[in-house]
Amino acid sequence: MRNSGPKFASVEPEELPFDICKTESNDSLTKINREMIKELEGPKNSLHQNMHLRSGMVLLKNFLDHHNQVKIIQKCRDLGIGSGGFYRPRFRDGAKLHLRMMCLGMNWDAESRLYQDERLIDGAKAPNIPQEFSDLVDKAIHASHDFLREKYKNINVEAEVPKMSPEICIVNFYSNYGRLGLHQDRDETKESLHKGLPVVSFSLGDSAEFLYGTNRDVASACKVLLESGDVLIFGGKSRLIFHGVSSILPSTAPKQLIDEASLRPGRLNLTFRQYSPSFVR
Ligand SMILES: O=C(O)CCC(=O)C(=O)O
Ligand SMILES: [Fe+2]
Repeated sequence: MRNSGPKFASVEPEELPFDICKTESNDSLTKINREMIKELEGPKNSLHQNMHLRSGMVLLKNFLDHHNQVKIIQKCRDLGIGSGGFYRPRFRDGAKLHLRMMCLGMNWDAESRLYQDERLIDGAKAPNIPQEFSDLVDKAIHASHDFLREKYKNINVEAEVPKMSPEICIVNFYSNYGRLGLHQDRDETKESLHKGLPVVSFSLGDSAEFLYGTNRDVASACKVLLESGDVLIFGGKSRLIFHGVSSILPSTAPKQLIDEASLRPGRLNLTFRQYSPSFVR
């Protein structure tokens, strides 16, 4: 048996570390531009047209404010260039995913579809989920309950969207050409899936065309636009919904966000999940 090689599969060196932010420093012109953009954009549309897309699936429009979006990007940037940071995962057949990924809390491996403490490509441990991220997930679930209570008189909001304490966060960065095929998120424990503990998804940067449906058929899937600041929740009866990202819409990120957070062209997405129902934060 050959045993002299490295313990972990090799990683193409040019891919690590991957910085989701542009490295050029902001100059004073950027600050002037920021003021101009604020004037041109005018006050942000404060109408939150939240949507109940199907049972267990709620879209909270513009839930993450500008300040939170900047903080999330900066935090993901810092974690993403460190140990356990962004890399380009492969499927079992060797094909690479059209995105960069980093896991927080626990490592999810696209090849084995298992959660592990150390990731297979380099043995790195997953950085912890920042407390601020978990707090925002909590707020988003409460906001979905408020929205549903307002919309329907006698709804059992906890059955519709159960509460969840995130143990895992998969952070994806999509360039303009990024995409993700229709799939189910079903690698958490059976109990977690059975209870319908939701996946909570944050979108930042460029908008995405998001597909969802009851099977893997792209033609019959529903489409919804996910914009920067949107939070999508799918749990309860929609926990095992097929979903994916068919395209990224270039240059659609809020200018002020790009200016302040220096996010590269593309989209950052964070999906939070609870691995096991017995987990208590
Ligand atoms: O980018 C998205 O909106 C979805 C990401 C996703 O489905 C996943 O990471 O499992
Ligand atoms: Fe997913």
